[in-house]
Amino acid sequence: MDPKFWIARWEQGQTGWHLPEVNPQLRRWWARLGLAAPGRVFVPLCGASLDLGWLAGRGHEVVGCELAPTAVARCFAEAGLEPAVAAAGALRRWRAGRLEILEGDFFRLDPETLGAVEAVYDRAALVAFPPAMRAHYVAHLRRLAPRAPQLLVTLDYPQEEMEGPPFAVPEAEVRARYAGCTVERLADEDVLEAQPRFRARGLTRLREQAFLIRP
Ligand SMILES: C[S@@+](CC[C@H](N)C(=O)[O-])C[C@H]1O[C@@H](n2cnc3c(N)ncnc32)[C@H](O)[C@@H]1O
Repeated sequence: MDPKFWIARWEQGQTGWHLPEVNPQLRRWWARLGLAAPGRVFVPLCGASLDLGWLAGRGHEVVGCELAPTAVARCFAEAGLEPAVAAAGALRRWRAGRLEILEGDFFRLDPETLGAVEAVYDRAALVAFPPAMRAHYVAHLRRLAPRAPQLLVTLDYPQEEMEGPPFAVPEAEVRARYAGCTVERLADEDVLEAQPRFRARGLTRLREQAFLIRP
């Protein structure tokens, strides 16, 4: 997707993916990664997710990457934090306490700027991209965090019933894109009833899945 698409969504407040609570799959499965605090967690395409604060609250150092400055600013404001902002390679680093967000394009983030990370949490990042870009996304993520276990939360539905984003990412695709890793499906839930905005867009089936991926 064109970066302008996402910036406009944030500026116009069209952020239907943003949850008013911590993601239940994160709460439920995080312990399965077995990562002790302050193990550093990377959250690609983090938006203004409350999940960042939840991870930081568990003692982790958290580093997100997000294109939209509106989202980054909102994240710190909602956490009651006043970040220091500095250039970081092709991006800008906002930091306060245990929370850091690299503002800019994920594809321009390099491993040196990101630094070492011990786990990855992807909710609504892989599914934000159309198929061709998903290949680049996973390849780049695997370069940035080659040894980090990952909690991945995806959506699957009949792609012909709705245009993304979010895009449908079937389990077989997750397994193919993370070939060479151990992929364990943790959850596979029917969420159509709980998502009237997607029913209204014509979906007849919608499943949320969670995976634990170990390189
Ligand atoms: C569907 S939202 C998910 C946000 C968050 N993970 C959540 O669960 O609320 C996708 C986010 O990725 C951001 N984004 C899209 N393309 C990006 C890119 N190339 N680099 C960094 N962020 C990007 C968008 O601005 C948006 O906030």
